[in-house]
Amino acid sequence: MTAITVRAPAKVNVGLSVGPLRDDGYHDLVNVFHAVSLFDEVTAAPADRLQVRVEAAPGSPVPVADVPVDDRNLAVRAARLVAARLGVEPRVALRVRKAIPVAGGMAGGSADAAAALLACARLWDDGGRLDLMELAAELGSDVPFALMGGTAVGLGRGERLTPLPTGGTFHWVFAMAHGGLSTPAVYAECDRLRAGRRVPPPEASDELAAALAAGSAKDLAAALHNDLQPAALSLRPDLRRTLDAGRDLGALGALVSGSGPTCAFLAESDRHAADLAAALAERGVAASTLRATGPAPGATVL
Ligand SMILES: C[C@](O)(CO)[C@H](O)COP(=O)(O)OP(=O)(O)OC[C@H]1O[C@@H](n2ccc(N)nc2=O)[C@H](O)[C@@H]1O
Ligand SMILES: Nc1ncnc2c1ncn2[C@@H]1O[C@H](COP(=O)(O)OP(=O)(O)OP(=O)(O)O)[C@@H](O)[C@H]1O
Repeated sequence: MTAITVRAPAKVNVGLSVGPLRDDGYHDLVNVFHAVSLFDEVTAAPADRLQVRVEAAPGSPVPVADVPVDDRNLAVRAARLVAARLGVEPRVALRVRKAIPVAGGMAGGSADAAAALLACARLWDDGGRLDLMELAAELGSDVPFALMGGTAVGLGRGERLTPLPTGGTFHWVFAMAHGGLSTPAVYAECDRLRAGRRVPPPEASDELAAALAAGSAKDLAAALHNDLQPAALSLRPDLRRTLDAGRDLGALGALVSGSGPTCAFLAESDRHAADLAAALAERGVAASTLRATGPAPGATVL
């Protein structure tokens, strides 16, 4: 048995419609996920016992000191789940190399979970017995999409996925913030801001689907929507300055990525994205900037 390395992508939610709070503490969503070319890598190697090491990918500005290296780590939880389902001991050393911002709203932990699921299933030769999508949904609402990649709409908690056609490549700039935001805290703030109002069921956007299918960055920019953005801005008012700076500097569209605090900007071309990233860095409105294209593939064995 040799080591297996799997990479899995970050996501930006190009449309996130949040319905009322459910009895189980989750919200029904119409969640349009778009995978982008920022990848975490998980290597699984045979070992005496379960171990995990987390490091920044070479050259990546992502701080990793806050990532837990115990059973709270989503890659560890994924490895334990695969072992339990196969009835084997989780004798594996995991190395997680992060290029996706931590607690940034880009599903970095979910990417690691998806990568670890696939790596461990291969390492322990599950022979295709396991339904990795089902295991993914147990680990978190964003994990199935990290396995699938591309562009997809997620219903329910966001785990019931249908791929969406995209007609081209989109160019993105991401402004990383100092510190992170807790996803449950952002959903709770969303509920607080909407208290006393009737919250309609989450809605799909035909404009968004058409823009993606056409590969039109301009139309996609006009259709970008995130119901969690007011909550993220309420918890982190400084993000408004970041979004305004991006628009001011010529981004086609700007929004908070998922639960934030990373802000996402849509550019016209690779060149435009490079200029925008440099200009955002110069304005000092981001801890650092990252560039990526989408759609990107889901979890892949290297
Ligand atoms: C904000 C998004 O990243 C958008 O894709 C996701 O909805 C969050 O997905 P995730 O981080 O995988 O979230 P989970 O680990 O499943 O849930 C964490 C917490 O987020 C809240 N949560 C999550 C998903 C959902 N549809 N409704 C929720 O209210 C719940 O408080 C839940 O306890
Ligand atoms: N492998 C992991 N990488 C990063 N964080 C992890 C990991 N495992 C567990 N965590 C914990 O999960 C929290 C959220 O991390 P993550 O980077 O997935 O956030 P996120 O990108 O905002 O998530 P999402 O967009 O799915 O809501 C972190 O603060 C950390 O404590």
